[in-house]
Amino acid sequence: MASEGRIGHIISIEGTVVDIRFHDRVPKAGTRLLAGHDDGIVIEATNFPYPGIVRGIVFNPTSELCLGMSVHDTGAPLQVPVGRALLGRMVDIYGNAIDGEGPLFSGQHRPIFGHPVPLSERRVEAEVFETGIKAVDLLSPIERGGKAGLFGGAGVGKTVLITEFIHNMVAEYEGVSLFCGIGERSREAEELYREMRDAGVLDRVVMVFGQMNETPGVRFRVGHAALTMAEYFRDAMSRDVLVLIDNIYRFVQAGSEVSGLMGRMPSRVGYQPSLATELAGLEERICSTASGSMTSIQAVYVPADDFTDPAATHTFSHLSASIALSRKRASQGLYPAVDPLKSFSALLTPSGVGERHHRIASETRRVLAEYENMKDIIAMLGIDELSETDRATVATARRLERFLTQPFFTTERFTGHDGRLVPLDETLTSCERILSGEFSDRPEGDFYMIGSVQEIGNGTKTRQHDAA
Ligand SMILES: Nc1ncnc2c1ncn2[C@@H]1O[C@H](COP(=O)(O)OP(=O)(O)OP(=O)(O)O)[C@@H](O)[C@H]1O
Repeated sequence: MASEGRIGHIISIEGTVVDIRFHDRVPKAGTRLLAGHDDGIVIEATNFPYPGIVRGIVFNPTSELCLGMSVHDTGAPLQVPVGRALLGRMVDIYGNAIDGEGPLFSGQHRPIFGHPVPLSERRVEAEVFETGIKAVDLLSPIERGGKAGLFGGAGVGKTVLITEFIHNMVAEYEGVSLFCGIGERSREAEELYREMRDAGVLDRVVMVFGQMNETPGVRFRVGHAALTMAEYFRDAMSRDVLVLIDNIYRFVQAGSEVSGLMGRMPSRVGYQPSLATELAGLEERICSTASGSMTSIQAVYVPADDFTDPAATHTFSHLSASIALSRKRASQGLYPAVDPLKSFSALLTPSGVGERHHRIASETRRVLAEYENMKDIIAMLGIDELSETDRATVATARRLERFLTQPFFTTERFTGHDGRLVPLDETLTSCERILSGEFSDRPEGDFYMIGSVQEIGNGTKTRQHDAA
C-alpha cells in the first residue's frame, strides 16, 4: 500500500489521460499509480505538465473514474510475472491469465521496463533459422538471434504467414516461443491459442495479448511486458527465445494515440514526434547475449501499401531481414505473397549462407527481375516478339514464380491443399533444377502450390492449377 504523503487527486480527465495533483513529492515517470475501488484502476505516470501535477495514461478506464478521486503512488513501475509458470499460458498486460485455466502462480515479478543490454554483451550468430517456407528461406533467410519483419498492407497475408512460422518453427525449436499480440483482432488470438493447443506445443509457448479492443495505454505497453517475460527466459533461465509480434505497427499507432492525448504536436505524417525513440526503446531490447539468443519475427502493417510510411521505414532500420508481401502477388493467388525483389536479408551473402545458397538466390532474383522488366514489352507486343533467350528467361521466371508459392498447414481448411514444409536444401536443389531448364517441357501449372520439384516427377501433384 502507498505510503502517506504519496497520495494525489485527479484534477482533470481527458479520455484515457488524467492529470493528478500530488501535494508532496511527485512520482517518477513510468510509476504505476492505483485508484478506485480495490485499487482496480491502473494509471502510468507519463509526464509532468506543471509543478506538482502528474499526467498519466489510464490502462483500464471505468465509469468509476471521477474528479477528486484519490490516487496512490506504488513507487514502482508496472510489474509482470516471469518464469516457468507462464509456459502454456495466455496472459494480459498485467500477467493475469485470460485462457480460462485458472490463476497463474508465479513468485517472481519484474518491472516492464528492462535495461538495454550493453553493446559489449551482445552476441551475433550468423546462422540460418529455417522456416520450411521456400520463398523466405531462399530469398530472405531469417537469422538465428536476428530480427525479421513481415511487411504488407491490409489483408496480404501477414497473420497467416506468422501463424505458419509458428506452426513450422515452434515444434522444432528447443527454446521458448513467446507470442505477443498487439492491437489485432481478439478472434485471431483465440484461433492461435486453439491451434497451439491442438498441435501439442502449448507447453513451450507463452502468449501475451493487448488487442484492438483495449486502451492505447495497454497496446503501447504490452510489447514491453512481453519482452520482460522473454528477457527473463533468456537471462535468468538461459533459454533461447523466439519472439513473435503481430503487429508492431499497432505499437506505433498506440504511441501516436497516447501522444495525441498528451497534447503533443504531431510530427511527420501525423505520427508522434517521439516515434523513433519509442520504437528503438522496444526493438533494442530484442537481442542475443551469452546466456541465450532472442530471435524475433514481427508483422508490420504498411498503411495504404506505402512502404515509405515513417512507421514502416523506422521499423525497417531495426531489422536484419525483411519480407515484403505484395498485393499484386496476393491478388494473383501467388501465396505466400512474398515479393522476391523487395525482400532482403543481411545474411544473404556468400559467408552468411554459403556460396551455393547465395548463387541460387541471386540467379533466381536476376531471372525474376529480367522478367519484371520485360512485362511491359510482352503486354504491348506479345511474347513472340522476344528473342529466343528472352523467351527462355520468361519461361523459367514463370515456373520459379509459381514454384515459390506454397500450400500452408494453417490454410488447409479453406484452400483444400495439404500443407508442405520444405527443407532449405530441397528448395535450393529444386530452384537449381528449374534454373537449369530441366523442366522447360512441363506446364507452368505443375509448379503451383507444391513442396519440392520431386512432386512433379512422382505424380504427388494432383491439382493442376495455373495461377495467373
Ligand atoms: N498463404 C495463404 N494461402 C491462402 N490464402 C491466404 C494466404 N495468406 C493469406 N491468405 C488469404 O488472405 C486473407 C488475409 O490474410 P491475413 O489475415 O493474414 O492478412 P493480414 O495481412 O494479416 O491482414 P490485416 O492487416 O487485415 O490483419 C486470409 O484470410 C486468406 O484468405
